[in-house]
Amino acid sequence: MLYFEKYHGTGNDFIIFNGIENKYNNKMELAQKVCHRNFGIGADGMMIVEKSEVAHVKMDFYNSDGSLAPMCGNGIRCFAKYVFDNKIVDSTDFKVETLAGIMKVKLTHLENKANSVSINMGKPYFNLEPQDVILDVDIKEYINQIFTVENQNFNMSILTMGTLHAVIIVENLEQIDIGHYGKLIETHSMFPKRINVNFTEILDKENIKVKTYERGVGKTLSCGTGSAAAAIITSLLGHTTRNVNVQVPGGTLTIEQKQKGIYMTGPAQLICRGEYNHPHPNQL
Ligand SMILES: N[C@@H](CCC[C@H](N)C(=O)O)C(=O)O
Repeated sequence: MLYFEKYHGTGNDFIIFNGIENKYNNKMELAQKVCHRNFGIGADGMMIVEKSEVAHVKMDFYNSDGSLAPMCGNGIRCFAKYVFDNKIVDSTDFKVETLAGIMKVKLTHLENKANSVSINMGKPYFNLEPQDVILDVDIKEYINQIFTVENQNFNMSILTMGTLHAVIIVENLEQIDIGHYGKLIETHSMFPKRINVNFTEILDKENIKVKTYERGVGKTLSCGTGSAAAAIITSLLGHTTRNVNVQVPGGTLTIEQKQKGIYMTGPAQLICRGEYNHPHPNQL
């Protein structure tokens, strides 16, 4: 039996294990199993709290298909809440080591149960890396370019905001088949390691709407790093101000672009605690 807690942040849901107290082997397979919506607990991702030499704790993050991801915006808020609630750290302000670097988290509104968490997610990175993006033209950045798939033209920008994102600005999100085009773009040969795809509609200068097709998961109710990526691109292109509210299917996130980095604020809620009865414990 494996003790777990399940959290969500604007509908992006995660299973969290304490790797400081217990040892987990075959984590990719464990993620696939526990995240399965029918045969497992069901979640978009799995996180394991590990000891860190450089921060208060380390976040190990896996998508539901078992792939390792460098960073998860909604995940790290849930992770921070778990770490605080389980008294792994005794401060509301602490540092988390991730594969994308050290993130500073701050828990607020604990008294009125809004459970809001803010994170400084660092700076976006626009340079195209050959291992991430294969192009037949020699350009350093890919901002607001026409990307064509199945005769459909999209205005696409690519950036790393903790993890790799495509931001596609559309007139009307309701007219886009997110599942169909999301999958085609996620797995397109231009992206050897696949990509997260964020379809973005501009509502006004301070508000955007985003629907994400996540790498290693599929359509989700929210993507934190994707919301930040969308906010950065819409402001870079002059459509929005530096601080925006991002409406996602599972709620609203606030993104602020400050001197010290990109700040994301949003909820982190405990759903349940329990024991996962792994059918083949020896295979873990
Ligand atoms: N849900 C996340 C992003 C999780 C990782 C992503 N699917 C990837 O593979 O890069 C978020 O809230 O940022």
